[in-house]
Amino acid sequence: MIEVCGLTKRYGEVLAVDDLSFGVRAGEVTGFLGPNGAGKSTTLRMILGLDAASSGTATVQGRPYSAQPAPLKAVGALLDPGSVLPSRTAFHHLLALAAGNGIPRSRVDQTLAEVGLEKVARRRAGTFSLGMRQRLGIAAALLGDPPVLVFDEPLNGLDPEGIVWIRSLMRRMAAEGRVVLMSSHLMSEMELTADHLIVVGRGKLIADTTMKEFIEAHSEREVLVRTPQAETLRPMLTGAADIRAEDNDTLVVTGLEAATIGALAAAGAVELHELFPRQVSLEKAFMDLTRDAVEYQADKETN
Ligand SMILES: Nc1ncnc2c1ncn2[C@@H]1O[C@H](COP(=O)(O)OP(=O)(O)OP(=O)(O)O)[C@@H](O)[C@H]1O
Repeated sequence: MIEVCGLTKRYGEVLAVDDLSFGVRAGEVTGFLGPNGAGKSTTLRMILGLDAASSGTATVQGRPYSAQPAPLKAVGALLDPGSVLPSRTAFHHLLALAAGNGIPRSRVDQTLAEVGLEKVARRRAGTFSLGMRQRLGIAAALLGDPPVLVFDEPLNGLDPEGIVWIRSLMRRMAAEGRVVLMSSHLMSEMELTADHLIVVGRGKLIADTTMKEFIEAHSEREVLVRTPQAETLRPMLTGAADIRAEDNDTLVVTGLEAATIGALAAAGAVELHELFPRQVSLEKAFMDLTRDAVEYQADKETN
């Protein structure tokens, strides 16, 4: 498991990570979310021993990354897919990593096949597309068959087929009992992949919850009502939590079931053309939850 305790990182005036504490369990995909500048990458870099914490601790399987006897066998990480020597072939990039970490050569071919790069294994990484470099970075993370995987924005640069592939890879890695932590700032992508969520804003913990609880707590149902008599219907909808007009003939109603709206309209002889219940997207819920953090960043950057 990954344990972060009171983790803090200060860059001069900027408090990038502010007394952050959370745990990441094995056997599930944990999404690490937050708006731009929330401190996600800084936190991951501290977990991976690439940045020193100003205070607090981050441990992987009970010890700091720097104390891992064989780091690539303990933690597989994807941080910056650009960090491959462009003149090296994919095969030689992985071979060098394997040789330096006591990993058998056979794992190189296995991981190349696993990420779908076996056909381009002898091509220089400098000729790779962003999506191919991303796959090579993931191959490097899987090379040591580690029980813990940490991915920073793994979906960046991937085409729709690549995105589906990475989702199923993450799910499979978690099902095998590994710790899987992945960051993103896109709730819509996370919704399809993660079981658990850690949400940060301005370096602080905003939420640490299961995806199921997050959906239940933050997604609202609303009903879209299309009628040529919108203004007649509006005062009849007693009990609605909110009614807003989307255009002249459309109302969006929260707090009333579609059937209730239909019954109220029928009782008032109001003609309905459409009655459509819909779920407010988690993307919107996430944006509402982190709005203060985003505004703080925007204000700060314009100062
Ligand atoms: N090396 C650095 N020197 C100074 N400030 C830094 C440094 N690295 C990060 N920061 C600042 O720390 C804060 C957190 O940045 P970080 O990159 O961790 O956020 P993030 O959540 O990963 O954002 P994004 O989604 O944009 O990648 C930001 O205000 C950033 O400008």
